[in-house]
Amino acid sequence: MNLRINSEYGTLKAVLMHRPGREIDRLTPYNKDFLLFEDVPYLEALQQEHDVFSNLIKSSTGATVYQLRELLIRVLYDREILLKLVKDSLKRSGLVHLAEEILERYSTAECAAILTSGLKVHELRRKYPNLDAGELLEYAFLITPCPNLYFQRDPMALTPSGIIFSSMKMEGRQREADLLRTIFENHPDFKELIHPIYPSNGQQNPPSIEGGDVIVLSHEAVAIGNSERTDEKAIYQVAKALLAEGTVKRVYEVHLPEKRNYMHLDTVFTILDENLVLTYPDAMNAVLKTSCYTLKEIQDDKVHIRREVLKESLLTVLEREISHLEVLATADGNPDYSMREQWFDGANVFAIGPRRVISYNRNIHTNRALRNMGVEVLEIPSSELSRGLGGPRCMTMPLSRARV
Ligand SMILES: NC(=O)NCCC[C@H](N)C(=O)O
Repeated sequence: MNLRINSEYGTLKAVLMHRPGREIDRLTPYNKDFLLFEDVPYLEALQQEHDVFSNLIKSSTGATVYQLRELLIRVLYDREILLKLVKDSLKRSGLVHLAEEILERYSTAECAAILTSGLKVHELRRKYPNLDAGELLEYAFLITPCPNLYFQRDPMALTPSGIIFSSMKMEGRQREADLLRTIFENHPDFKELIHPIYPSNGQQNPPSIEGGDVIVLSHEAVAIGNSERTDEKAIYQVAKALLAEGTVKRVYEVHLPEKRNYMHLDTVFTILDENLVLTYPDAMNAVLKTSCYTLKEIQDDKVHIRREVLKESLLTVLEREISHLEVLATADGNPDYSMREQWFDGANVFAIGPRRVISYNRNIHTNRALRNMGVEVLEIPSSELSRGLGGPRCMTMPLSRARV
């Protein structure tokens, strides 16, 4: 495994996922908007759906499925790492000084659970009766939960040249990227393999970018959504790093309308094979501005890149990069269902191999259209998983795929 990905559809060999846990039970009608959920899911059912998904990946591909929880616990045995993460997670409540108290009272596995599912004042008080939580009410969070952690696609991204550690835009998700970065920089299975390309060394508060906006179009081209979540400045820096490395020759910046259901580039299209793309047609037409970055020169170790603004639709860009492109629309473009199914991530299927995908069972018109195109569609239940507004691609972080 070299932690580089050169396609979206090479047969899957290893993937990182997160089985949702108690963090989901922290959602209420009052905090769900801050935590970016459409509704308040039923945890047990959501876990069952997620188990079907991860088991299907194993049985259909034989791929290794890494679970975030296990990787996290492994790195947290280093007390310094644990202390830093707990301190950082207390910054929002302004009670960083409680970090040592927490470490004294909870085991490493319990600390891992706190880091993912948060900690309330009254919970810590049970172990620490003299707790002074300042202004915070008993049911307030000292540490906010990470209910979006099952969307493993977003806290990082793998490219043909190396790894991007996300800098997440929304406050409700920012801690996720810290957890992932800590794991990959410290876990013995990964730390020697990573080649970070973003953020640059020591960069404080890097501009935001999220993994769902990064799509590998081919060995030579990467598309990055300029979206609600990913800033132009981050795309520029990533483009520079990718182009300097040499493998990638073109980086496209795709300007997405800032709409909830277009939140990341992978909510509007996914690649299923060397020439087959599944898209939400409305978004293809709504994207009329793309830019293409290429390498100008490297002089005295300084990388200079060129940006060409293309007045082209996303479709034209895809046609340019993918020869003999076939485009399939969600619900086959049926206006009665296309928008409905895209809302539940119809375009966000997970390719486990060329023309083999995992898709939500609720997107019946899209699944039928895929099968009519000769795509093997494996379905997973989706009543609860979809309440977080992310689909099968969003829930997976492929770490290794067969080269195509
Ligand atoms: N790549 C993706 O589109 N991920 C879905 C993320 C959903 C999550 N509730 C969010 O709003 O960030």
